[in-house]
Amino acid sequence: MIANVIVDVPAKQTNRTFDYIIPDAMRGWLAIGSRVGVPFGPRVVQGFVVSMSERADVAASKLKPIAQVMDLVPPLTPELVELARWMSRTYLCHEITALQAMIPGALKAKYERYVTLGGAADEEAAAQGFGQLSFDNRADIAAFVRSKEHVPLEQLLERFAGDGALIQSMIKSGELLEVQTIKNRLSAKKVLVVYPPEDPSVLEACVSKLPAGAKRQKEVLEHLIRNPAPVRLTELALELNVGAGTVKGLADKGWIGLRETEVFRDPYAGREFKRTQPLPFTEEQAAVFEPIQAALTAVRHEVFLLHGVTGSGKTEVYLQAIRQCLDQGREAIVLVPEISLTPQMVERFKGRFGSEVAVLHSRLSNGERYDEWRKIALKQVRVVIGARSAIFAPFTSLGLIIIDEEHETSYKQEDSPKYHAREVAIERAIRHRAAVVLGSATPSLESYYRASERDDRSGAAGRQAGPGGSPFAGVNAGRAAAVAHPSAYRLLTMKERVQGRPLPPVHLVDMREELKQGNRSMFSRPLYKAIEERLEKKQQVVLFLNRRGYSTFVMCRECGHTLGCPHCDISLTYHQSSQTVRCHYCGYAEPQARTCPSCSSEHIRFFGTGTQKVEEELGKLFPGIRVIRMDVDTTTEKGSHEKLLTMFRNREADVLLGTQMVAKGLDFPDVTLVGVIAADTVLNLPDFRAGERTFQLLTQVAGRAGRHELPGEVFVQTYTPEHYSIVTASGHDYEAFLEEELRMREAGGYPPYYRLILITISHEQIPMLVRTAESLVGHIKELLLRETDGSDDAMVLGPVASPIPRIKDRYRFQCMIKYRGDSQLPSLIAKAAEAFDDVCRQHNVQIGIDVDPQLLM
Ligand SMILES: Nc1ncnc2c1ncn2[C@@H]1O[C@H](COP(=O)(O)OP(=O)(O)OP(=O)(O)O)[C@@H](O)[C@H]1O
Ligand SMILES: [Zn+2]
Ligand SMILES: [Zn+2]
Repeated sequence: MIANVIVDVPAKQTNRTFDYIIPDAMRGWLAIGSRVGVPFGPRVVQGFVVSMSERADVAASKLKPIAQVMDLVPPLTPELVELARWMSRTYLCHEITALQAMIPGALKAKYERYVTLGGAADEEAAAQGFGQLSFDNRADIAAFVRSKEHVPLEQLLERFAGDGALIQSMIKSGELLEVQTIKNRLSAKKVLVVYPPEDPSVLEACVSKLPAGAKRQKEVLEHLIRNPAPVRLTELALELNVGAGTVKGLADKGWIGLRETEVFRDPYAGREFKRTQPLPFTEEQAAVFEPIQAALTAVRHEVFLLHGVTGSGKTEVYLQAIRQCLDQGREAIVLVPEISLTPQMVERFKGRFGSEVAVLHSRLSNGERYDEWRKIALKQVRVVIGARSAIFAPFTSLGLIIIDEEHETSYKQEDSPKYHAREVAIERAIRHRAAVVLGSATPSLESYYRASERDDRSGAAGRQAGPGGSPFAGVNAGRAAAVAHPSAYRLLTMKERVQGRPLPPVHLVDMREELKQGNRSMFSRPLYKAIEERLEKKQQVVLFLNRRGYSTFVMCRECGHTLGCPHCDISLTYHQSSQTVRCHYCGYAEPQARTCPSCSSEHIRFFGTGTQKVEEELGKLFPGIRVIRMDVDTTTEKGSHEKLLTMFRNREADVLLGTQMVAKGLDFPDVTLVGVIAADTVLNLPDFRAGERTFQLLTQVAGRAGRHELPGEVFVQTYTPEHYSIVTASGHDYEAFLEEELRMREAGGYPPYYRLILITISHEQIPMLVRTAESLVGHIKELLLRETDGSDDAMVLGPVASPIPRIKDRYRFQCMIKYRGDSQLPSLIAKAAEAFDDVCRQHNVQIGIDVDPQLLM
């Protein structure tokens, strides 16, 4: 048998399988999805077995055997291997890149180089034996390596520091051999566990055999007779105050077992989760649950879009759907945006399903994440809740995938593989005949559109988009729907909050008016009064500041000079805690200057309304106010996020002030006021989704108020109170927003009417960049012309400078392709780009392709 292996060398030439012989010893347990080490040129590299075949494409004599198998249980399933192939086609990435994205970081290969004695060493030693004077450490090095059998290269270089050149020449001459192997970055944590015999009474006989002086050992045995459960050696030693040697002595006699045993690093160890029971559904919950249940029962693939206002009880629907799925003996994945994956969220799932739940998110240590993942692989859990990459949980009988806050941009990965978790979820669900529930109070336009297509077809009240002044004249709504995906979603709606609690009234405050009235503070008078009132009543306030696009840049008041990153065309951001200015794109940092580097004036200040500044102003306006600030600066430390939220819940603060982090999913009973400091910051970004993002954020953040007995109220400060995103968000009117936004999208030729591909080209020098960009785009245009006969089904825009024209010392150009109908287009574009592979390699040009981009930077 031959194993077909994808090797860990991400390059175009290696983006295919290579054949290897399966050694006899591996036959039977090597499987599709196994991670292996294989000889590749002079090295051993990691790879994944993606298929097996009877015979190879090349002559058997040329084949090499697999060198090592990395895991007892293959980390990937055949389904995931197939999914990787789909990802590589869909997102135009190397298959190995997709495979690597599916396994935890701890399993990423760590290559270790060893040195052993080579065949030439003996001759050399013999030659030296003939009294030849040796002026170097050659003999010592050989002896050292011989004594160790094999030595990590670093260790050898450390031991014989200064002999690097000599060691190199010994490798060249064959005296030493360099060998490469693969190790995991991290391994399972093992501890020594004491195993008393199955029948502990046999230990009584042992006690009598002990010499009279062995008091300690006697104590241990007697303890084990009374407590016959396996116990960690360290725990036992601590409890009885004996040395580990005492216990080991008993194991040496063969009376008790002492074995290395794997343990799981459990981030939630020792935490009690209060068990919760299913709540009786509200009418709306019952209505949306019914079709989900039906699909589960029938083991039928179907995608549901659950559009439920904030506080309508979507989570309870998820929980009961999961219960149903588990009762059928199947497994469930719940995706939640990283920042909403709060302890509160985890608690709701652990509370219902206890130890059946594994949690995966980036705040776990590498080891913890690996162990949570192993629980899934070893089938010790059946529910996983996690951020984007949890979609790759190696379950084998998936019944249900839930994506909460499905509109969130964080579901799209910005690095290769540039996948969207929602699409990957649907792809997996099709293979498992599983149900998918996409939940949101503000569904993405793409999803909502896909759900309404189904309405149109079934004759229900469908929305009709007018042709308007579209540049694609003659494209009517029906025609535009040609972007249609093969399967439409089923729309489920919940319009009411649980227990008839009202959605909070939203007051728009026109900040231009405030300025006219002489108020130059960042707090309008109505918001000021509302905060004052809450402080008096001892209720809590959430203040939201959208940081994106509102950077705290540093500017000189004398000459207008702004501090920019020396490597990127973007202004540096001021960080108070470390007194530094930093670049958010490349990580560059420098101490905050006291004088202007351009004119030496001392009037250099940071600008913009950062959270730190809001905090300061709150302190000035309301002396004694207790503020918890939650932003990237205050949540870097592990567990800090959780700590801050717990403090707020325990009423140790009056105000929770923060960025996006406070907008999502939080549920605090005493919050009766939500204030949005500036609603329009996102609106000014050069992004066609600016309106959608604004609507989503305002709706989410408003949804934090009045979720329990106390009624809530929301104040939104804005400079553009007439903008449709802000108006419709204040009226909690998703449909009205949708209608307006769809009109804009159709007019602009944007999703959901057209799909996008963003090509970014970068180089250190502008002339080379322009040349390559223009010839690449010219090539693409030609190709498209040939393929589409010049219809308006595809358009190529650009090349133009990217919104951020330089990052990490590389200049950037972009080209946008808008298309509809033809799903073959991405591969066509990939082919066009491939023609530039040689140019790219020779001149160090980079071409990045993003299918369905979420960010246009
Ligand atoms: N059937 C029910 N009976 C009583 N209370 C319920 C019921 N369903 C949900 N709740 C409660 O209503 C509150 C809001 O529910 P939940 O958090 O699930 O809403 P949601 O739609 O997920 O909200 P959001 O999108 O704002 O996060 C919670 O405190 C929840 O415990
Ligand atoms: Zn930078
Ligand atoms: Zn200056």
